[in-house]
Amino acid sequence: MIPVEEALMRVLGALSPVSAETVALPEAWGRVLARPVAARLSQPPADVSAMDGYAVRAADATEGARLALIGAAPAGHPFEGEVGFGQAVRIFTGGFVPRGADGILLQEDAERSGDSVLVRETVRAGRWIRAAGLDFREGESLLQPGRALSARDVGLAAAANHPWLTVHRRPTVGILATGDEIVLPGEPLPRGSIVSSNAHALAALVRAGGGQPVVLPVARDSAEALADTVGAAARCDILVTSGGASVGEHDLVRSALAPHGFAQDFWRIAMRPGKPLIWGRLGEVPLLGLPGNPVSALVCGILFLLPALRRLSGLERCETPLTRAATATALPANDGRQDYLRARVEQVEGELPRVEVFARQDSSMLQLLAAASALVIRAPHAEALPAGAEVRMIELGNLGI
Ligand SMILES: Nc1nc2c(c(=O)[nH]1)N[C@H]1C(S)=C(S)[C@@H](COP(=O)(O)OP(=O)(O)OC[C@H]3O[C@@H](n4cnc5c(N)ncnc54)[C@H](O)[C@@H]3O)O[C@H]1N2
Ligand code: MOO
Repeated sequence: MIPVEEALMRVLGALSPVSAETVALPEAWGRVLARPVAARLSQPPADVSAMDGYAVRAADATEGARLALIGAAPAGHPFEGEVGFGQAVRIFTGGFVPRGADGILLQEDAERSGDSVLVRETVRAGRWIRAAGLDFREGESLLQPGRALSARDVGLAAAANHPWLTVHRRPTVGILATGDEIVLPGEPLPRGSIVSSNAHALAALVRAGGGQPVVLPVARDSAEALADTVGAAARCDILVTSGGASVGEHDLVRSALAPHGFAQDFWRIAMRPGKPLIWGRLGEVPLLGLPGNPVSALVCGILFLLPALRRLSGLERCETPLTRAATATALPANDGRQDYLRARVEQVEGELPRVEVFARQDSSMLQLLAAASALVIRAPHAEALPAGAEVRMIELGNLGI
């Protein structure tokens, strides 16, 4: 059994980002940028007014002065003349500052009568003017590859005049549930069968991780059935199986796929739940074999499939963020497997969040997993902890799952 950290390194080390495609800006949110975005123009393109008022020469616009109004510069309609001595041009927020002007007299600080304006408050040079290129300059590098595009990034790319962006494809993830007892939700349920929750839960997890799930038909517990179904996965970026990972003679994934080009990298890791995890390659396709127990499948999905998706998507950072909390109950000493304990987090003002580990941790209990908001991590051979001690955890809400 290898440690979790080594297993994750081997998974990530075997993967590289999928190819790129070009998408229209409205489709770009959440996608991972594959090429840098540089400004195609300067923003603002010229000196503009930050306020509604009058563009003036600061030297003339002292309190009590009266200026002659010679025109207007609303946003989108620049005034093409020049502001001379004793003159002013009506201007609105976003309007280009006309030549000759070097300050803005606020509307609130001016009194207009006909074609003249009385200055009520002395104007400082440069006041209320946004200089050309204040936000960014043409050619300036704005966004680097490897980041998932936020709404703010999309706004920045739009302002920089990019109607299209080059992003990585969403990785395609084949999901294959195996087992004679497995039927899909809604199908007839012969005695001895159980409904496959894993395929759907994993498909949702793949979506949350930015991938495109392809749920394959359930493979029966026979070498032929498994090999047949798996052929359909040849064009996926990664194939994920659930079930058939353990030691029983019906646990077929490794043995049935070996004659079809499966090369195993590792099998079994020192964690709970999820010991019988499989990692390898089926021909060209990376294969992650998850254990059948529903909680084990999902916990391994969180620990290995989400980081794998991040790597395939081209994200720069692949690791799952850990946070700290204080355990609400005493925790026993651990054995040699790293534990991921289902738990509920409660925020406490001014202190570490409080986390309550559920008393029952059976790896078949989906209801408890759904009720959990964190997985508390217990390292191999960790010592017993009293209530109140600090622990590390994965907060499930942070992962969008
Ligand atoms: N003698 C041993 N037995 C087991 C060991 C072991 O080391 N020695 N490991 C146990 C552990 S830990 C786990 S986890 C399970 C994993 O076994 P498999 O990956 O081979 O899974 P199955 O045997 O196919 O199924 C286990 C369990 O999960 C249910 N299941 C399977 N697929 C689905 C699905 N798509 N949706 C919902 N539930 C599913 C299945 O009905 C079984 O109840 O092995 C232990 N045994
Ligand atoms: O991996 Mo098993 O997960 O301990 O039920």
